[in-house]
Amino acid sequence: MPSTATRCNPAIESPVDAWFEVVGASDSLVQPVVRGLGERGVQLCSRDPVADRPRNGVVVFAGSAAAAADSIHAVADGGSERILALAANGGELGDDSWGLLRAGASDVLSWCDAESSARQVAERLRRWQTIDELVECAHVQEFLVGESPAWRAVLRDAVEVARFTEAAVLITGESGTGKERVAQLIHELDPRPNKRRLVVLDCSTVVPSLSGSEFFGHEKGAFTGASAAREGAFELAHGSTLFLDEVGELPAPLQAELLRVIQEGTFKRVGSNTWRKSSFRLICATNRDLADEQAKGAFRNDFYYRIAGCTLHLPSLRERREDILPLFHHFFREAHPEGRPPELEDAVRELLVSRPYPGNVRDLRSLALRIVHRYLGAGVVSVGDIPDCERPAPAPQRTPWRDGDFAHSIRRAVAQGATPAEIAAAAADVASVAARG
Ligand SMILES: Nc1ncnc2c1ncn2[C@@H]1O[C@H](COP(=O)(O)OP(=O)(O)OP(=O)(O)O)[C@@H](O)[C@H]1O
Repeated sequence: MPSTATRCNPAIESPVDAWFEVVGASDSLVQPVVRGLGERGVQLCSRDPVADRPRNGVVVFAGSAAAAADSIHAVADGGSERILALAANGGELGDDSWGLLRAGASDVLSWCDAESSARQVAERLRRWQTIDELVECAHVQEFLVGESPAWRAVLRDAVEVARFTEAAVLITGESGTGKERVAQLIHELDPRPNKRRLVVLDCSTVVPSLSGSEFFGHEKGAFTGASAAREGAFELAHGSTLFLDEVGELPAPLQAELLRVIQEGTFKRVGSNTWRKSSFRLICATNRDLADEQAKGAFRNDFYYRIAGCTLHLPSLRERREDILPLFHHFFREAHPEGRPPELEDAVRELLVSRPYPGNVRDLRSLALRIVHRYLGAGVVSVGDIPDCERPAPAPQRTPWRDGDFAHSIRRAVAQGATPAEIAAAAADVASVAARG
């Protein structure tokens, strides 16, 4: 996979735009911070007019944090993506920080002095801007499609952890939600120089008797069949990223064997007494509920804390139905790169959006490809392009009404000794069936 460095490289010192609001703090206090931000390339505007404001902003407050929380709440409801709350001199943070976060602040900072407050705010805003630029860049948009707030939030977290940390990442989510794809993106955006390829190991396929060799490699002659020395996954991932897929399938004794290499980066090949060192970023993925597995004793706590430096939970497709049509168009384009994506008939759109997707994005992709195969390449995509097994079941057939049914029903009621009132009721029943056709 090509490196994103050439296609997705936000200008490091591009100006940062943010809106700015002051709640109860004096001008004389705030002005030096505003000047300090300007010197660091931060362009501030007031948060009006609402439609034009940048998506990131700062609320500086003194006095009550509750007043700041009200203001933050209003702005967050107006669609601002991230808001930094800065408690100026005289502002109370303490336990009120939780209130600010609950109101919609993404982060809270306490005032130090004008100089260091300006530096901290500028750094935070610059980081957010870099994350936004990466999330918006054409490569990321094309690689991980989705516009829903739930998806954008997880994508921003993935970009942040990739670009600004070396943390081990645990990605959870149902099957087919895009865990491996997110792992690839984290690897691509990792700024380490001269990275090698992402090394992928599917833990569900590791045979316990060969696990030592798979993870740590072996020396020639270490066991029957070891005709040559071989590098294991941790060694191959030196200077790069190791992706352990289906990590929830690793038996507890194997988890224990990996504790040292994950913590210290040191290991021995099978058949060798020499310690080797590997420097790698670890990304693990699972569709299991590891908290549940820990409670049952199937997953080791010490292993969990080593692999979960940062956790990303990918939402299922049913939690982000807004993404179904953009994903469908994306898969259609992948299959038909030369043509314009066609219009969808309303009934097709409704089917796509309302259908359950137990296999999540993988399921949607496979449906899109089956539709592409039926589509003749011109006009709208119609219900005729939907594969048979996806079409709604036909309604049960009604028995057609025949002349003579009415007389037959009345004769039968008379023969059974029905009263005149019962005969009238039977006649009314038969008439209503006939009217429905
Ligand atoms: N946001 C996305 N944009 C484009 N393609 C996606 C997206 N998410 C998933 N896909 C595609 O869906 C399929 C499944 O994705 P992936 O293998 O990453 O899922 P997974 O969560 O790792 O699945 P599993 O748990 O079964 O291993 C792949 O073909 C992938 O390319």
